[in-house]
Amino acid sequence: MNTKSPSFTQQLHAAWASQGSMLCVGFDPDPKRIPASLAGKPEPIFEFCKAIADATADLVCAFKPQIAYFASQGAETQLKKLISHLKTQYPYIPVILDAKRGDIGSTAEHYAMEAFERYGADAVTVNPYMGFDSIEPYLRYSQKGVIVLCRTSNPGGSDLQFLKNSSTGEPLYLEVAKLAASKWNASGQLGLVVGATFPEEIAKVRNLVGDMPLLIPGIGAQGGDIAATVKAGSIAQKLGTGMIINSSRAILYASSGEDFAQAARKVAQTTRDALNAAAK
Ligand SMILES: O=C(O)c1cc(=O)[nH]c(=O)n1[C@@H]1O[C@H](COP(=O)(O)O)[C@@H](O)[C@H]1O
Repeated sequence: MNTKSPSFTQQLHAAWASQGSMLCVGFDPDPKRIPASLAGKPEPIFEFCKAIADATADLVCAFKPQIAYFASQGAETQLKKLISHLKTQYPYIPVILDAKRGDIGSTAEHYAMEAFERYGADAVTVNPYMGFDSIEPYLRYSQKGVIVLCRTSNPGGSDLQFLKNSSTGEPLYLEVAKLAASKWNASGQLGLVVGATFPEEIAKVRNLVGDMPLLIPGIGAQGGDIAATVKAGSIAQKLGTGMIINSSRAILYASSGEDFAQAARKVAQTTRDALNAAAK
């Protein structure tokens, strides 16, 4: 645990300011969609993600590799190499490992070790379903960020997240937001995931959590409305901060040709500009 490095929250604030962007590029490298021009390379997943990272690094406030896309291919070494490349070349851009883990404390210790020590991520996504003792092991890494699922972007998220607490009448996702903003966040390391597909709920979460960082996936391939998302998640007096707005597939697969990285850059730039325009 390195206590001298800036915390995830400090890194994020610096990146929002210096990069002038709330865009996060997500790495979900589907082997079926990796451009043919990379076939035959010894590490095609790494090469694909690296090319897109290098083409978009000046446009983002964060990068978010999704661990399943690497693990399903036995490509953990390529994930490690990618994160190491990102941290070496772009140390000012925080890397969020999207793992959505959740387990009892003794196991969570190992998931935390995996995210922060094996891969060197700056933050990790976690599932809060098993409660605080499943999150606490991550918080022992005092400089790292822990981003808790709250109101996810998928339609099935409503199955459980909309269940009402019988004593408060509040839906579960708002109970998660309240816990995350109060009891669980003594160390200031937490953020929340809220989907761009549900701007009304983003606004409710923002009202409860003050200026806590929100990771917002769901623009791009999932069709979330950029203007509505930015309006709902903005912090009064601090426009252009507070949100890490992720797009993965719309950027990664902008072209399947040899120009894939330039095409990804174009979409990332348009998306960054649309986010900034909506924040004015
Ligand atoms: O935690 C996430 O990043 C996440 C939460 C959520 O509610 N919805 C969601 O789509 N994601 C992730 O965001 C990425 C999908 O981004 P798109 O390809 O832009 O739709 C995938 O890595 C998902 O796992």
